[in-house]
Amino acid sequence: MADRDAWPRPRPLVGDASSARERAADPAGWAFAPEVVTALDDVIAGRRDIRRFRPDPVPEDLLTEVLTAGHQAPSVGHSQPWRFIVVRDPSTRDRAAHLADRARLDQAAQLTNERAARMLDLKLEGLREAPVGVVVVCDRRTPAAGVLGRATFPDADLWSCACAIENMWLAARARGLGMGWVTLFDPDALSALLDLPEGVVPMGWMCLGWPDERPPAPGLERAAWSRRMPLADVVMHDRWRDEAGAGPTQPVSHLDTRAERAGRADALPPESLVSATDDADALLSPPESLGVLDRVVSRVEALGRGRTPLSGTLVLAGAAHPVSGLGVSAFDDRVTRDVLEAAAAGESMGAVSARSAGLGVVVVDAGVPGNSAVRGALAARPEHPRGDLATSDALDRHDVDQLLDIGRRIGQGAARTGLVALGEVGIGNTTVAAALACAVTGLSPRDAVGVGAGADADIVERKRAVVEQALSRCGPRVEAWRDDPADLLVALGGAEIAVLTGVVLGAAGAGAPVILDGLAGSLPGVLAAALDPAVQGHLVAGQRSRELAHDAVLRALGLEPLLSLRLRSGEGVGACLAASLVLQGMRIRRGVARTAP
Ligand SMILES: Cc1cc2ncn([C@H]3O[C@H](COP(=O)(O)O)[C@@H](O)[C@H]3O)c2cc1C
Ligand SMILES: O=C(O)c1cccnc1
Repeated sequence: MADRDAWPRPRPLVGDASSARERAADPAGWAFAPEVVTALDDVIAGRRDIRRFRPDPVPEDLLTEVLTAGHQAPSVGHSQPWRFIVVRDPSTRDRAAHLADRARLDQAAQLTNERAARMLDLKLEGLREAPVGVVVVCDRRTPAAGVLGRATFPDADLWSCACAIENMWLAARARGLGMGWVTLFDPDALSALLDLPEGVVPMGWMCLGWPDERPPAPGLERAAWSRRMPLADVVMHDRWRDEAGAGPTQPVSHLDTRAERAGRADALPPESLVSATDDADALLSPPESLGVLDRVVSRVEALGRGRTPLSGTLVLAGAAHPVSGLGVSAFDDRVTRDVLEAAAAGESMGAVSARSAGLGVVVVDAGVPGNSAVRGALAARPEHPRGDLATSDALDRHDVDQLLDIGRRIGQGAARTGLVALGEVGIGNTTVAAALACAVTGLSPRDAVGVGAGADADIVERKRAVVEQALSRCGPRVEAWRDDPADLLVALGGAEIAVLTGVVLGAAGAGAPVILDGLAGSLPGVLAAALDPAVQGHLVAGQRSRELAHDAVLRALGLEPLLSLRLRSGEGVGACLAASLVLQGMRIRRGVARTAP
C-alpha cells in the first residue's frame, strides 16, 4: 500500500494537457489575455470590404500569412475543401473585370430605378486595381455522404470555404491590407475563365492589396444603402416565433417589382378574379351562362381589371427546320417563306383570320428559308447554323437566348393592344412539336406524332423515327428539362417556338392574356410557364387541334380549349377564332344588364 495521499497526474505529452480539476476550478481559464481579446474584437469590428486599392505590390510573406489564415479555417469533417487560386496575370484580371462590368449592369436592370442609379454609382469592384486576386474555390467533387457532417448538410463545404474567406479577411485587415469579396459575376463565366473542372465552384474573387480607402463604417452603410440591424433583431430565443407569433423580418430586397413584372408575370390576383366572377354573377342571366367561355372571360377581365381593350394582336412567327430534310413533311421547306411573305402582305390564312377577328398582326421572321429577312416582318433570324434534332441540336444556346429576348419585347408591346394570340408557321414543325410534347408530357413518340399538314403513312413512320432518335440523343437533358427549359429549345427547336415562348413571357409579364393555338402554338405556353410559373394564370387554350399530341399538352397545362374544330391550319387561325369568341364574350359581359344586389 502506498503511503502517499495523491499521485501526480500523468500529463500527456500529446493532446489536451489540462486536467478536469483545472477546468472545473477555472472554466474561463482558456481565454487569451484581455489585450488579445480587445485586439481581436477591434479587428472584427474594423474589417471592411475594400473596393479601392493602391498599386503597391503585396509582399509575398504577407500574402502567405493571409493564405495561411484562410487555410486554418474550420471545415466540415476537417475536409478542407477550399483551394486558393492566386491571380496575378493582368489578362485574366481584365477578363474577370469585364465579367463583373456585365454582371453589374444586369443586376442594376433588376432593381428599382432609384436603387439602380445608386448601385451604378457605387464602386462594387476593385478588380482592375488590386495587385492580387485570390479566387477561393470549393472542391465539391467528393460525395457529400463521404464527408463527416455533409451527408445531412451537403452545403457545409461551401460554408467552410466562407469561413476561410473570413479568416483571410481578418488576417489581411490586422496587417493593414485590404480585401474585397466580389461576387458580381456569372459563376459559370468565372469558372470558365479559370478553367475550373466540373464540381469545383468559385466562391468569388478576393481583391487583395493596400487599401486606398480607410472606411470607418461599411461602405454600403456610408452610402445609405442599408444599416447594420440591431443585435436584438437578429437574435431569437428558443424558437423562431416570439410570444405574439411574429418572426423576425426577412432581409430587405431591392428588386423592382415593376421591372420584375415586365420580365416576370404577376400571378393572377385572387381578389380581382373574385371581383370579375362577382360581376358575372350580377348579370341578368344564369350563373356561368357562357360555360367555358364564361371562365375565360372572367380570367381576362380579372387580368385587365375590367379594362382590357376589346382588341389584340396575333404574333405570327415563322422558321425553317432542317429536320424537314429528313422527309417528315408533305410539303417543301420553301412554303414557310411563301406563307410568311403572304402574312406580311396581310394575305395569309393567319393574317386574314386575325383581321377578321379584329386583331392586329405582327409577323416575325425567326429564320425562314432564304438569305434575307422577309420584308414587313420583324427579323429575329438565328445567327448560328441549325441542326436536324435527330443527329444534332436544333438551335444554338445564344440564338435561343436572343429569340426569347426578342420575343419578350414583342410580347410586351402586343400586350398593350389587349389579347395576345400565338401563331406559328414552319414546314416540319409538327415533328419538332411532337418531340417537345414527348419531352414535356412523357408521351411516347407513337402517341405523339401526328399527320401535320397532311403526312402519309411513310412520312408518319419517318417522323416517329426522327422523334425517337432526337429523344434518345438528348436523353438526360430531356428528362431534366424543367431545370433549364431553354435548353430543351436548344436540343429540339424550333426558332418560332422559342420566339413565341418569349412572347408569352413578355405578354404575361405585362399582364395580358395569351391565347394559344395548335400543338406548336401551345408549347410556348408550357415552356414559358416552366420558366415563370406565374405565366400559367394568363394562358387561354384557344382550340384543340387535330394534331395527336395537342390534347396531352393542353391537359398538362390544365387548360380546357374553347374550340374543338379539328383544325390543321396552324398560323394562329384557331387562336384568332378563339380570340374573336373571347372578345364577343367580353362585349356580352360588359353589355348585359346587372341585377340589383
Ligand atoms: C401551305 C401551308 C400553309 C401552312 N400554314 C401553316 N401550316 C402548318 O403546317 C406546317 C406543319 O406541318 P408539317 O410538320 O407536316 O410540315 C406548319 O407550317 C404549320 O403551321 C401550313 C402548311 C402548309 C402546307
Ligand atoms: O395542330 C396544329 O397545330 C397543326 C396541325 C397541322 C399542321 N399545322 C399545325
